[in-house]
Amino acid sequence: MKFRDVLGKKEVWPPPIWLMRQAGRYLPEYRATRAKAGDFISLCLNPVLAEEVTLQPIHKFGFDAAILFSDILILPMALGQGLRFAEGEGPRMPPLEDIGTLKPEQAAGVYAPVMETVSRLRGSLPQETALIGFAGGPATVACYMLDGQGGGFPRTRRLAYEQPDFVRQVLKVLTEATIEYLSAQVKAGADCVMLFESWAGIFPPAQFREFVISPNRRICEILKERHKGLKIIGFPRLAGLMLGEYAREAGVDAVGLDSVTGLPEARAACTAGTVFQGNLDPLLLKLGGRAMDEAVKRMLDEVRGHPHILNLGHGITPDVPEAHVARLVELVRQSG
Ligand SMILES: Cc1c2[nH]c(c1CCC(=O)O)Cc1[nH]c(c(CCC(=O)O)c1C)Cc1[nH]c(c(CCC(=O)O)c1C)Cc1[nH]c(c(C)c1CCC(=O)O)C2
Repeated sequence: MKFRDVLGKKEVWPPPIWLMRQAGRYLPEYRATRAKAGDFISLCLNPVLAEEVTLQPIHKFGFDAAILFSDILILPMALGQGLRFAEGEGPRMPPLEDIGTLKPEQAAGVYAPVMETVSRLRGSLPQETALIGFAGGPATVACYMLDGQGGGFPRTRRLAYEQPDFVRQVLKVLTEATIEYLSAQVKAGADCVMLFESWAGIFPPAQFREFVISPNRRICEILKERHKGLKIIGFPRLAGLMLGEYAREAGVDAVGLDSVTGLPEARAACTAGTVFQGNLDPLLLKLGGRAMDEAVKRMLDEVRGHPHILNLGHGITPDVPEAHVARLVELVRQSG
């Protein structure tokens, strides 16, 4: 499988491509299935409909990888923290006050439907299409749990300085729960897994080391012990100058890059041979036209000769025209 080869540091041309949030609101068929499900969380916990939306972008665009349709906040919900998605506002949870309210022993029962989605998908996907399982990185999930919503995470930032032991306890519970959650996905049929540390970039270096790199490393170590040959992609978004240390120390096989990190600069910061994933600016996919064509060609020139997985630097936005996605895939596949 092309995708696995790249994760094993082999250069493959044209490079495999998939897009973060490839199943989503820019697709009319996604909106139709979501309406059938009722709401977003019900969609995540409905194996038949979650399988359906995972496959939609594969059938339409022929991506090299499918990503399980779920959300990083399903895990804290399974641990017992209330979760709702306010229409047009994003996720909301009651900010976590007491670690004793979390119920790790109940989580597997709540996320069981997600595992059913994974096993259905491995049965229905073409052999050559990789199935990516995923979880939020513990630091990123803790941000939502502690603040209860996105938007800068001011409470998390304050607690990290004033009550670091509380933050450490939350991260410990999350790290162990994430290991079990991802391990269950691999057993159910995921070919590789990705850790979304989307808010890694809010932590200064000492906290980045302790709250991002260490938990990521523990997750990678235990998962790789349990599942020989498992490949793991880490996405430490906006890591800045901590990127090299993350790539060396976190134990991941490939590093997802955001759009403000240049590929030549990333290469200079990391050990030779580091596999990257990314990092077209999602705005270019919305704009299309010459701006997108030129940027994609530049990116292809930059990745030629290196093991690389083509992707965006962050998720597709709902306002992206489908024709631009088709054009992107065409540019990559024609780059022989
Ligand atoms: C921070 C984060 C979340 N979820 C996720 C992250 C990390 C990546 C990132 O930074 O984007 C990850 C995620 N969310 C979703 C997936 C599914 C797989 C895929 O990429 O196609 C994945 C991998 C579906 C989703 N997750 C969400 C949607 C939109 C929900 C809808 O249909 O209304 C989808 C398709 C909702 C969501 N979920 C989350 C937020 C902040 C929001 C609201 C923002 C928005 O509405 O776009 C939390």
